[in-house]
Amino acid sequence: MSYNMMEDVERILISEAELAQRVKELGAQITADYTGKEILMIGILRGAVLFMSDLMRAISLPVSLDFMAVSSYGVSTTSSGVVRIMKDLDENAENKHVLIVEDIIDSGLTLNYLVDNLKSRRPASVKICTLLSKPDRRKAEVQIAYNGFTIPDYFVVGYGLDFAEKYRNFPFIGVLKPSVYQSAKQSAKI
Ligand SMILES: O=P(O)(O)OC[C@H]1O[C@H](OP(=O)(O)OP(=O)(O)O)[C@H](O)[C@@H]1O
Ligand SMILES: Nc1nc2[nH]cnc2c(=O)[nH]1
Ligand SMILES: [Mg+2]
Repeated sequence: MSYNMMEDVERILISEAELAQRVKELGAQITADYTGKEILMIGILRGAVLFMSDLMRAISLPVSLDFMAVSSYGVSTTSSGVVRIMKDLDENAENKHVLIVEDIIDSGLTLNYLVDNLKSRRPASVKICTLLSKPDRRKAEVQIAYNGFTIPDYFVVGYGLDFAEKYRNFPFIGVLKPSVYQSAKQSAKI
């Protein structure tokens, strides 16, 4: 069966080349800011995985990895506001320079909760690096140290971001066709 990646996508918002360029810039900035330090990158599953794997290769410092998973949107496209830890860190964050890596900050509810949670573990520092930020949607304040792209209030997919678990493997960030939403909404009612 052939797979046409563009079938469900209205348009490409950020191309593969633009993503690669911006990831390089972020990596260089992080390398400069953390010179002489080791970084504990904490990826928020699952959306951040693609961005994190590219970002770490753009950083020329010792980097270790850990992951957290929090309760998700499910098949809905809006946040419930309730954050639950589904998978906690495997390593101790105490005295570490923690860099939280996210694919997108939307309402800010996920990271607002996670930053407070991680700060309580006495790390040496905590900063956020997100690929995308949608400031128009913010409900909770989040301080972002590194932001790849500020985008308008579109529901985007690709490069880790899903809609009902699909489209994460697209190498670009795209805007979904409204018809895809509508048919998903209808089948959810049945
Ligand atoms: O700023 P917020 O409104 O809290 O939303 C952002 C969060 O929502 C998405 O994850 P999701 O819960 O959909 O899970 P996923 O990463 O597994 O796709 C995204 O990856 C962020 O983690
Ligand atoms: N895939 C996806 N997940 C999100 N979670 C919050 N905003 C978004 C978005 O625009 N796309
Ligand atoms: Mg996520």
